[in-house]
Amino acid sequence: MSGQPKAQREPVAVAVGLMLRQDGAFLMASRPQGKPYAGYWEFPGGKLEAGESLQHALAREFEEELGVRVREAQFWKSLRVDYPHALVDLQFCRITAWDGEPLGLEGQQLSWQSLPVTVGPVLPGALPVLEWLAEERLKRSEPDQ
Ligand SMILES: Nc1nc2c([nH]c(=O)n2[C@@H]2O[C@H](COP(=O)(O)OP(=O)(O)OP(=O)(O)O)[C@@H](O)[C@H]2O)c(=O)[nH]1
Repeated sequence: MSGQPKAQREPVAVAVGLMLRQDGAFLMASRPQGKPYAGYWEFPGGKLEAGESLQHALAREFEEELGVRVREAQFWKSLRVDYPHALVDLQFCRITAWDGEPLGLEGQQLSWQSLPVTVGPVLPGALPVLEWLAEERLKRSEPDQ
């Protein structure tokens, strides 16, 4: 294993975006070759640079990876995941308005998905998002008290 010993690792903040279409579909991407977990499916995003805000990192990653300009994004939930290669603090945002059609500019595959997803394998740090989306869908379908 490379990198720092597990006990001494500082968490790395990661901005992750769920592009949500009006029909409920959300965008998933495959991790490009050469990265840990290459070929696994995740939500687009990447690490914050030193001193960078979450909103800025999200906008930068979406421009770089997808050629999309984020117009409206709201922080949703965070999740810490302890991988052998890194300790990450994932900051998930919901993206509800953007300019442009997403393109796989880093060689990644893209797919608009709905539940249950038909792509796989899904990255361990992206799986809880599918559960959160399923919980939300359940809440919406329950009648008001
Ligand atoms: N983008 C993204 N990363 C995730 C998700 N879930 C999850 O555990 N991660 C982890 O968060 C980290 C993101 O790093 P990355 O390698 O994609 O970021 P980056 O584009 O800045 O990479 P770079 O270091 O090659 O420039 C990885 O350790 C990845 O495994 C997810 O849903 N989306």
